[in-house]
Amino acid sequence: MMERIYVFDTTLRDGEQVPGCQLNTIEKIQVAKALELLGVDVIEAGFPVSSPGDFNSVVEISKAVTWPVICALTRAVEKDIEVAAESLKYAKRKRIHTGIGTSDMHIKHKFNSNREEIIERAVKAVKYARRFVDDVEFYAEDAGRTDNEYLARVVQAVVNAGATVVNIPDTTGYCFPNAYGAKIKYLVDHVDLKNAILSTHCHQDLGMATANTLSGVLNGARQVEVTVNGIGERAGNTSLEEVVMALKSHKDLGFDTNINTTKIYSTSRLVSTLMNMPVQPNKAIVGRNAFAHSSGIHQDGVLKNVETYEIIDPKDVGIDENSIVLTARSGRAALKNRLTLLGVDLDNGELDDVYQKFLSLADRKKDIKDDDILALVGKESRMNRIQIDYLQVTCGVGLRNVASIGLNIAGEHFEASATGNGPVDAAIKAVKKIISRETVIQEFLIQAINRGSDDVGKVHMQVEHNGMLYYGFSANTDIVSASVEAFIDAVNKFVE
Ligand SMILES: CC(=O)SCCNC(=O)CCNC(=O)[C@H](O)C(C)(C)COP(=O)(O)OP(=O)(O)OC[C@H]1O[C@@H](n2cnc3c(N)ncnc32)[C@H](O)[C@@H]1OP(=O)(O)O
Ligand SMILES: CC(C)C(=O)C(=O)O
Ligand SMILES: [Mg+2]
Repeated sequence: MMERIYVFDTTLRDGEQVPGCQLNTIEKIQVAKALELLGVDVIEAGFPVSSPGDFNSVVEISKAVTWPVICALTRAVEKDIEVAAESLKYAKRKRIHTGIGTSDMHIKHKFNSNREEIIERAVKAVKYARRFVDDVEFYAEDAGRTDNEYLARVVQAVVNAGATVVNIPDTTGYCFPNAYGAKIKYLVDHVDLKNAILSTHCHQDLGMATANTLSGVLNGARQVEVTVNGIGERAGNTSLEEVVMALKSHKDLGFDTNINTTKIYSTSRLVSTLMNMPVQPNKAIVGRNAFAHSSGIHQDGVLKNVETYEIIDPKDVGIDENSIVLTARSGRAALKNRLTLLGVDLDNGELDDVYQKFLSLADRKKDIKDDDILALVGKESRMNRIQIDYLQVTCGVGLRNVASIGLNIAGEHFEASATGNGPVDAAIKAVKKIISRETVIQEFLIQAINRGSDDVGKVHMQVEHNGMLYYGFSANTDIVSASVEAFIDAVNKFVE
């Protein structure tokens, strides 16, 4: 019998505290609906007293979402609690999350107070919140640095006052997994929790948020507070996808969540795009390289049996398939596999020959494309049918954005012009006029590599055509050109 772990998502509250990640109400509703489809149990929708915009978002999310509990954060302050209760008016299931700092550091320096007064304020806040809702979660901020004996007194007091969930945040990401687990165990052993459950809320300052969260679960916590892609204050929060997939991959531990894991990747993309926070390529579960194999020994193993180097089936998290990336570290097995996929069969002698040519190319060129491989075996490239002859854009303040483009498609020259709401929009519209295919750009990410104005812009794009997604990439000091090149790179993957 599996034991249920409740997933409390705070992407829209702790995640949204990150500079540059602020969302408007419509975008927050989009994320909340995606979280509902993902199957989270609780959505922390905001901190309503903080601004009219955040208040309004909690109201609208409460209306838009049906089954997850909607939670609003407050300080241990009556006004905050009243405003939170008002913002949750339309929620079908609602929770107020109130609390106060409990470490000596917070008690002394933030509140100029003492331990007994803090317990009184905590109890008062929980009782006040219970006047408005039946489900009240209490957070002991900086519990990670709070001494266990005092923390147990706080937890007992708030449970007696009516808290249904008690959150034990490692606010500063300070704890080691054994210490955090021991803290949870101490509370389980020394507090009469009645029907209340303990919750983890870990931060990533030392890179241990997921480990600490799992240690909390192993020691008795039954709710985990997480964010999509691990976004959050400073180095971030525990990432939802890591904890959920860790529990799923270790079924022997006997824990289950309600998460539909096949929605993980699409939710990650949505949050990354709306919040303008690129996911690092090597991010566990959702990073671009999470299921990419680039060295020969791994590629050979994966081609023989995928489980040699994969502990998760990419389909389980909503990614179609793994990828074998050809690099100067690849071996013959990977090259032969790619050639077979491209319709080229070679005997071992021929393969050896091509492999030597491949290595000398790969030592010079980092990004080996399929048409490079085809060129090595003397086959005419089916790829890159479309090439840019020229691109000219006019843009600026007070000017119309106009682009003219000349394309070479299989040797023939085509031209078109278009206007748009910016130079990229105008240029891509001009390309679309020529290729006349139904395409929708589903993902468009421009990344700077360093911070100078002379930087190279990397563009990653996913283009939908006939229900399939095609990936395009380019890098250029001119981001309009890079965008058009990435679009054409994707289109070249489906044009005949
Ligand atoms: C660990 C976390 O993630 S906690 C959540 C963090 N999120 C946010 O802070 C976002 C929302 N915050 C805000 O919009 C504002 O800070 C507000 C509306 C809450 C408060 O604004 P202001 O009244 O201008 O206060 P300000 O931000 O300057 O200082 C915070 C005050 O809250 C007090 N406070 C902090 N936490 C708590 C708490 N849990 N319970 C009671 N009081 C608290 C501080 O002691 C300070 O009080 P003081 O002014 O008497 O010293
Ligand atoms: C407000 C609390 C739950 C928090 O985010 C923290 O302590 O990190
Ligand atoms: Mg936090």
